[in-house]
Amino acid sequence: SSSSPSTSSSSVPCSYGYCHSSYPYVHSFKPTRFCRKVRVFAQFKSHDSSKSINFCDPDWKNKFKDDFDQRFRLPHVTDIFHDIAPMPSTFYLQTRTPMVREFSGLSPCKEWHGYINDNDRVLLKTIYYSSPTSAGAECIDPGCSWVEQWVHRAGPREKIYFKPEEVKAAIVTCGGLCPGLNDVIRQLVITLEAYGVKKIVGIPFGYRGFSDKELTEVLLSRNVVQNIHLSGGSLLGVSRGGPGVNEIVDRLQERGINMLFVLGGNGTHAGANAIHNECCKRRYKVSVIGVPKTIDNDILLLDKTFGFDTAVEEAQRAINSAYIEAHSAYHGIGIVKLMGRSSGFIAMHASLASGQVDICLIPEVPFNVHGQNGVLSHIKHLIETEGSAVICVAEGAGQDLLQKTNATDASGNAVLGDIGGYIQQETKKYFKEIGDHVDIKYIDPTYMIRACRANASDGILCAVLGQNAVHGAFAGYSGITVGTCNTHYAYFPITQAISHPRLVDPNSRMWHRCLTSTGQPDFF
Ligand SMILES: Nc1ncnc2c1ncn2[C@@H]1O[C@H](COP(=O)(O)OP(=O)(O)O)[C@@H](O)[C@H]1O
Ligand SMILES: O=P(O)(O)OC[C@H]1O[C@](O)(COP(=O)(O)O)[C@@H](O)[C@@H]1O
Ligand SMILES: [Mg+2]
Repeated sequence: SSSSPSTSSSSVPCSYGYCHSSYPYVHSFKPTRFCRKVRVFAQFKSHDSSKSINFCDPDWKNKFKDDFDQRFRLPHVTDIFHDIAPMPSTFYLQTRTPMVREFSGLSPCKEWHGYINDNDRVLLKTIYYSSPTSAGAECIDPGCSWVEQWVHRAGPREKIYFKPEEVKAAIVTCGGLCPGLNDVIRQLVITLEAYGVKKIVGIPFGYRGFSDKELTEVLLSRNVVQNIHLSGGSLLGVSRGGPGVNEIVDRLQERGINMLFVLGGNGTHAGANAIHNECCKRRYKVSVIGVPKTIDNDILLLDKTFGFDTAVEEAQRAINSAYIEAHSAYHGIGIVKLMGRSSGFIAMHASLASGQVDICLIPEVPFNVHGQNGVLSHIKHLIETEGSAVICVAEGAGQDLLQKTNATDASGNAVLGDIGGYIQQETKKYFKEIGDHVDIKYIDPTYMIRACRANASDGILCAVLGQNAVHGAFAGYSGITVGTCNTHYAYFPITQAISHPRLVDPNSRMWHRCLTSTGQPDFF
């Protein structure tokens, strides 16, 4: 765009080369005299990871944008069924908007429906980084040029591709628990009914509910779901593992399910996308819509996933208990382990929110426990200077320090070693060896955090996501997921949201803020 700050750096790319640091999201640059092809950075990778952009091509931005638009195009039922004629939406807002609104050139009420135009877009990246060395800079090219990246705005459309009376909608919740699951189920049901859908069922215990003959569908209606958001967990139950894609699609066909709402994380979405692809292959008209669920907050592109806010709030309480225990004991040390398999978002945000953490350890930032610059010598320093220490560690942190088991859960996720327990044991040994008294309390609140009901902010997020999931299905999209992007609501192709788990960027302002708050040094 001519009004964007793009032009200032458009001539820079050819004067820079680049080098990758060992961390996949951090890209440092060093000047070279050579113009060269640069690999597309992790966040912008297309399906072909070897694809590269020639930044010396004067047209590279347009080519990048075309590629981006292609990757973020939403799969639609008309991709397979070319002849489906859309019909006017049965979701109607006008009667709920009694205020007469003065639009220039429009006669009020007659022409306003509150629908989203298919061409509405949301801007994915809103910061203009003037330099690749700016904290947290996410650059496409070595000069960190501004390139607009637009994603599709979520919401109700004027035309729909399913007749409500022909819809049988199913809802399934997979993976681990997460605050807000019931809130999303509730809004899905309420919105489906608002379109006029009569057949709504829940699949019990995740994907397993498609294969286990003893598990029968749960009939859902507004009456059934009215108060379910008042408690945590999932009305439908959750599970890991389960049947293969073919078996799931067989069941969809047998049961006549033509809208499937899948609540889950990276694994669940991989499954949802495989179901979508298999339905396309069989020419079975289904809309498969994901709603990202994970307290770990490890889904790409989204501001945050539902349940994360609640998890941080609850985690703070555990940190506060650890702080009180540590401060009330002579040479007290409090250790809190929080969830986060590969991403340290909960630990980072809870540490920052509590203001009571001296050391925050996350999977993305390697650390030593022993040695001069290790965690233990900093704990010793804290005991000597402050009289106590509080450590917050994400479950996936420091796995290189623990013995590998190679064990996996039913979904294929690696079973992690207990880093909190390890730090507790090593701290005990260390202070025994140097002859100092310490009083260590280890708190693992993980399942208490996950089982909570959603707080108000997550409740609102769940409501919007649930409603938008239904709007997306009626709009005819399939193989998509919903989320917030710069506080606006958007649809994404599942493939783009799950290409890899989202990680804390150690070069981000948020991690730097956390370090400023804890005052911890580097541990290596
Ligand atoms: N790559 C995959 N393809 C298809 N299904 C998957 C894949 N990974 C996981 N699943 C299925 O998705 C469900 C949830 O996965 P899991 O990793 O446990 O939780 P989450 O979705 O929260 O990451 C499980 O039933 C699992 O079998
Ligand atoms: O004990 P479970 O059910 O396997 O859950 C543990 C996992 O749940 C999580 O909190 C979230 O994982 P999912 O997003 O896959 O549900 C992980 O951080 C953690 O490793
Ligand atoms: Mg997972």
